[in-house]
This record gives sequence, structure tokens and C-alpha cells, in this order.
Amino acid sequence: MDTIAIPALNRPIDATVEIPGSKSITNRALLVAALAQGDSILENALFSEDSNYFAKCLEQLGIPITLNPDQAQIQIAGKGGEIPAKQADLFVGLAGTAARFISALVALGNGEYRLDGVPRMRERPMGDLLKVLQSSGISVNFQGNADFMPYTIYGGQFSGGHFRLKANQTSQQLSALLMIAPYAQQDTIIEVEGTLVSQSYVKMTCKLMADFGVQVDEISENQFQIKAGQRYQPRHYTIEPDASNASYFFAAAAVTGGRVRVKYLTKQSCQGDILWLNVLEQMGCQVREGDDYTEVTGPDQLQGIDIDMNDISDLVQTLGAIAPFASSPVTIRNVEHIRYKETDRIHAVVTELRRLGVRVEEFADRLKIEPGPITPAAIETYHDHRMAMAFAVTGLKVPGIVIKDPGCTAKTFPDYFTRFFKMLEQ
Ligand SMILES: O=C(O)C1=C[C@@H](OP(=O)(O)O)[C@@H](O)[C@H](O)C1
Ligand SMILES: C=C(OP(=O)(O)O)C(=O)O
Repeated sequence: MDTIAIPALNRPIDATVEIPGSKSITNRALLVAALAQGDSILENALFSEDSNYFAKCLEQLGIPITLNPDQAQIQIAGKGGEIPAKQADLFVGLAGTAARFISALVALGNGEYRLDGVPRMRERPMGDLLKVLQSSGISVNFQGNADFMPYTIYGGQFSGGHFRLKANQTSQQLSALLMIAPYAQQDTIIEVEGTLVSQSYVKMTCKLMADFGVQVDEISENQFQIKAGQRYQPRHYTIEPDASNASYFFAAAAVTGGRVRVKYLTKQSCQGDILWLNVLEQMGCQVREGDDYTEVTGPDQLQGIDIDMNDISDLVQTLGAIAPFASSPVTIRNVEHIRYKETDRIHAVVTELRRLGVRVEEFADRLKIEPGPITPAAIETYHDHRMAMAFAVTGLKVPGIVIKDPGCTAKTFPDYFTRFFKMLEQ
């Protein structure tokens, strides 16, 4: 297996970096542009496994797409809600967004569509979304375990109406339904039953829908109404840099007591993970914002924090990886849902911190990390891009840390390590 050794930096970092486009915005924009009637252009689009699988699925569904990776640009000729292909065998890799959004999209198509992913994708929750589709007249045939991939969706009659949806394991199934709802036969109301995790991503969904001309009304808390007959308009749309992926670079400033500026990302971002800046402020960093950049300066000594990360859970690994350097414990709460992601992330962070000699307590929905010295080790990444990206930051402070299977960053950030090492050279 490939590995990358991280060189410890015995000086404060001082760098300016650029981060590729947001995965979450790219895949939402691809979906709504595919449903719009006419040509959209996406600028600063992400090119990575998650977005490539998404684009490939759309292409197989008969939506013409032109990819220009050199210009970070994608052109899509939307079909106004029609799915031209009557049959397709679709593969989503490990992309949760592609799995959920494409499953909902094909419900609008008059044909049969098989979906599958990598082995871990076959374990990730799909059932709540599929139940809603089934209750609206769509049939689903499971080839493996009921409610999991692989399955075939027989699309064509998404009726709309009033649905109840569980969203305690993932918000992506709600986002998926919201985005297809304007194309249902009647108005749709989606009522979230119980807890809604990762709420900030639902806000992002509503913002993207609004940017492409469709309105969602939150008629009461966690109850969403989408009027039928609304139509997405094609757009020339610029995607923000990925705030979750910017977190590693800001964290590098935080742990080295240095300064990192991320260009074209500001607190006005529609990504919930921009709140990483607040987390770092609470830990003692300074944050400075310009018109088109944000800059973090790390303190001499980071402070611990006790924080609910339900809404910003892609940052759990970033915080976990820098937590041992704080002066007091770090407690990360209310994140049971990260056990259903690329890997069981609570367990993966706890295991790798323990491998580094850190004292950590694991609970069903939280973890507590004690400050203390680190003994270097080779970090397992479990096919999870965020394990690799986060623990590379730990390596800046401790000589001898090695990241196993660094290629796993291709999921959302194929040239992460190139940019990371460039940052160190500045
Ligand atoms: O909607 C989205 O774009 C995402 C929602 C979140 O997932 P969950 O809703 O499964 O927590 C997040 O972790 C994921 O990286 C992207
Ligand atoms: C959870 C993530 O991805 P997915 O979209 O596959 O859920 C992630 O990128 O951290």
C-alpha cells in the first residue's frame, strides 16, 4: 500500500492557498442544472471521484455534459425534467450525494435504473428515501439486502403529496427529495420525523434551488413545502471553494502558530462548514476576513473546546487530529451519524488517536480527547479521504507520522497532498 510521510515543520507556517470547488455545491448544481431546460455552465466546479461519478451518471441518463477539467468548468444541457435514457446501470462509488441524489432523480425517469456502489456504499443508509419513493408509486427491486444498494428503481410516476421522512442518519435523503419535488405531479410536503442531522446541508440545498429559480417553503419547523410546476432555470454559476476541505489548511495555521490565507472563501459562504472559523476562534486562533479571502493565525497554545458538531460533522476528523495539541480536553458531541459515512468515523478517529498514544474516550455519539504527547505512527485511513487529510495536519507537529493510502483523498480532493506540500514550501 502507498504511504506518504509528513515532514514536521519546526516553524510557523505562512502561506496562501486555493482550494477546489465544493463537492456539495457541485453535485447539487449538477442535479438542478440537469433538470433545468437549457444550457448551464458551472465554474470552479470540483473534479474528483464524487463529482465524476455524478457527472457520469447524468451522462448515462442522457443528459449531455462537457467536462473541462483544465478550466474547472462543466457545461450541462438540461432536459427540463426529462430523463432521456430508459435504462441505465449506474455506479456511484462511495459518493453519498450521488447515491441519494441520483436515486431520487431516476424516480422522474420513465425506465429502469440500476444503482450500485463500492462495498461500503452498500452499507450506507438509503432506505428512508426509497420508502418515500415507493409510497409515491415507484417500485424498487433489491438485489442484495432490502433497503441497501444494489437495487433497480422503476421510475416514472413520482406523485408528490405529503410524506414523512426520517433524517436521523443522514440529511442527504431529504436534500434529494427536495430537489426533485418541483417535478412531481402535485405539491409536495416533506415532514421530517424526529431529528434532522446535518441541517446546514438542507439550508444549502434550499439556497441552490433558489439560485436556480425554485422556492422551498419551510411551513413549520422541519416541514418543507415545494409547489409543483416550478422549474429550474439554466444558469452560469460559480461554485465556492470547498469549506470542509479548507479546514485542513486553516488547521495547519492553528497547530503551527502560523498564518494561512484561503483565497475566494469568506464567512458569507453557504457551506455550514465555514463555521470551522468560529471553532478555531474559540480555540484561540485569530480570523481575519478580506473581500475575497479568509486568513487564520494560530496562537502559541490552542485551547480545548466542548462542542456539538452535529451540523458540521465533516470537521470532526480535523478537530480530532489537532485536539491533542490543546491545553485542555476536546469533547465532540452529537455526532452518532458519522458512524454511517465513508467509515465509522468516531471509531476510526479514536483508533488512530490511540495508535498515536493519545488518551481518548469513545461513546455512542461523542468522543473526548485528552491533551498529551504523541508517539509517531502510520495512520490507517479506511478509504476515508478525511482521515488522510486531517492526520496529515497532525504530522506537521510530530516528526515521523505517515499516512497510509493517501490516494483516498481522490474522493473530494485528488491533488490534496500536492497543495499541502506546496503550502509547506511557501
Ligand atoms: O448534502 C451534502 O452535500 C452532505 C451532507 C452531509 O452528510 P449527511 O447528511 O449524511 O450527514 C455531509 O457529511 C456530506 O459530506 C455532504
Ligand atoms: C461524508 C462525506 O461524503 P458523502 O457525500 O459520501 O456522504 C464527506 O465528504 O465527508
